[in-house]
Amino acid sequence: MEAAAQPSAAPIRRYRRAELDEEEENKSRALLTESEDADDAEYIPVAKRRRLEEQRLRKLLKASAGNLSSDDPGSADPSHPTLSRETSPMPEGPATRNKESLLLVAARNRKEQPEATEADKQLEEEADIMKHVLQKQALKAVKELAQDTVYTKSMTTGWKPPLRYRRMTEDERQAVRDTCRIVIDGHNVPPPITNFKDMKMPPCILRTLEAKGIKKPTPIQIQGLPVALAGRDMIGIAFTGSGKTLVFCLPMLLIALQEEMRMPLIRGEGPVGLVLCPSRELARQTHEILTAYCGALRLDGYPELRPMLVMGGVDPKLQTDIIRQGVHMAVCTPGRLKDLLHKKRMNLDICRYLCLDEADRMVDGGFEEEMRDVLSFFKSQRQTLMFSATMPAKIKAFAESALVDPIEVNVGRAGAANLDVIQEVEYVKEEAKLDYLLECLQKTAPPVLVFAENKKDVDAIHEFLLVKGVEAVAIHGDKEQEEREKSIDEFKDGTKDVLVATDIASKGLDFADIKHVVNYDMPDEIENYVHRIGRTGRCGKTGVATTFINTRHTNETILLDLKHLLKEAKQRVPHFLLALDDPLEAMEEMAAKSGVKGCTICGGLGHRATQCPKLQAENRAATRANKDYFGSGGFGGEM
Ligand SMILES: Nc1ncnc2c1ncn2[C@@H]1O[C@H](COP(=O)(O)OP(=O)(O)OP(=O)(O)O)[C@@H](O)[C@H]1O
Repeated sequence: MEAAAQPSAAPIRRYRRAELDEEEENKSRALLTESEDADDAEYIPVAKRRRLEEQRLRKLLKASAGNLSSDDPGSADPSHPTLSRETSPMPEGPATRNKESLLLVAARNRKEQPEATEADKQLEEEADIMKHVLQKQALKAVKELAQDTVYTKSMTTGWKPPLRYRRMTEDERQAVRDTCRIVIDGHNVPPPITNFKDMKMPPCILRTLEAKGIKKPTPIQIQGLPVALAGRDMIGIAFTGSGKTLVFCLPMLLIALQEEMRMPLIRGEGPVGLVLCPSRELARQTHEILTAYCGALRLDGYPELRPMLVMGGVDPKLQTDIIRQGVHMAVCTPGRLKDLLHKKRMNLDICRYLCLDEADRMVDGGFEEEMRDVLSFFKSQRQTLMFSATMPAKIKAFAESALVDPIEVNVGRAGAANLDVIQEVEYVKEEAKLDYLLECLQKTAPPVLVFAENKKDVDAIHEFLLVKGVEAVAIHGDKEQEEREKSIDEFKDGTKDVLVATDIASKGLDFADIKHVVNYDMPDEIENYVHRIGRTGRCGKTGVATTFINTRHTNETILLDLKHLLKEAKQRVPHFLLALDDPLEAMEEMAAKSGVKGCTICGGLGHRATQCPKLQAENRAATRANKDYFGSGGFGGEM
């Protein structure tokens, strides 16, 4: 090959050599003329020199524009030796390029680069937003931060899956996960276990589960329980009502039991396990569940385990009295816990298990600083679990900074609606809402939950229903704790048929067998809608959710989110949502380019992060409160 190429290459090289020699000669002649003329050169004034230079550049630019505008090199100004490839047999080399002005180079580069599309520009903007949102401090204890302690190994509990599960091949494990639609992310993930008995639960726990109608684990429990029992840090994401509470409560009970059997707690000691909740109602509910299982263990001859409820609205003295006896588990809202820790009425010296329930609400709701403060009281490594029905990127990044080699267990898209809920969306005029609500209450048997955005509306609806003879109660953040508890108890035990509430009741509260959720208005964020309707259709039962929409009063972005959520859940989409101007094509292009569908901040499917209503609301609140630009707005006193 090389031999054949040689003869043809030689003449070209010879030709170029001749060309170069001629050019060198010309150059040196020009140089000579310049130096010869230099002594008696005529003086040219600066202004004239500038004009001449300008003319020369113009000529150059014109020629290059002609050259650049055509792919055909012959179309360029043939009179210009450097720009016409036809007239110059010289290849384009450094010598030629040196003669080009920077302007020319820039113009050529611009031309060569593909034009950035609108989608590219928006993706760039999104990346910028995410960079700011994710610029959060790591969720670590102060001591860990101060000593730069980095835990790299997970905690060990001594729990092992039965041998036949350990012997399962990775393909067999994956087949179980695929059947249950479980998606995992992490190293050395324990095998999924499809019954409670094989999870080595004490018989009395199994009996209590059965008595509550809990016979087989749900998908999040099938994978989540082995992960938590093995001591691994975990991010649990599953739709509302899928049984997340047991995934963190049962392992905590077993850890507390193990600790008590090894060395009983003495006065003032504990807790061993801690659960943080974003609302008092949720904390109370989790505490009740723990109390029931502790009672079952005690009846079966196991040592007494003491769970404690730490939240605002409860006499702190009562709480300190319980702490004095020694506490095994504490279920807390962040504010009150922080208070007790600072007053040294409680400590986390032996705490080794931490669960952040409804973690998104906690970080979003403005409790990030409280959480960080609470973490500074941990004295040693802990097992950390985070649970949520929605998990936007911000929370995921936050979790990754706090967890050691975590395993993410995902059942369904984070932020997707529960498929057991029949979603009905109706256009209702503002003035017709109360009457229509009355009509809606006939749709199903009680109990019915009615949600409204603000406290004034909750009071008005409650009053209206009482006048109409409906057995209704109401809760919102301005009501006394005692009144809130009484209302929830009456609704739970069936004395009252309807509970009217702000979003306070939408997050994590488990009311048995709610038949119907009515959204008197559309919440400002799609995540809240998902949480609200998730109060029905729990654990395999079917429920109905009716949402009143008034397009004039609802932000279009949230309507688009709703439209896409309904489509995803294969629900009927009303014509007024179908008629919305939907930038679908641009969205699809961006989803294809970034690999992310919808908004990375709130999980809405109808918009991108650049139009996120949640982020916009947070930023407005932050501006008002003069807070960190990307901080959050707080719970508005709902705690
Ligand atoms: N394996 C199971 N089988 C049947 N029912 C179950 C099972 N696990 C939990 N439940 C019941 O399902 C209901 C919902 O469970 P839970 O409150 O834990 O859901 P969740 O996922 O935490 O929901 P949310 O996100 O709304 O807080 C509870 O009444 C619980 O007792």
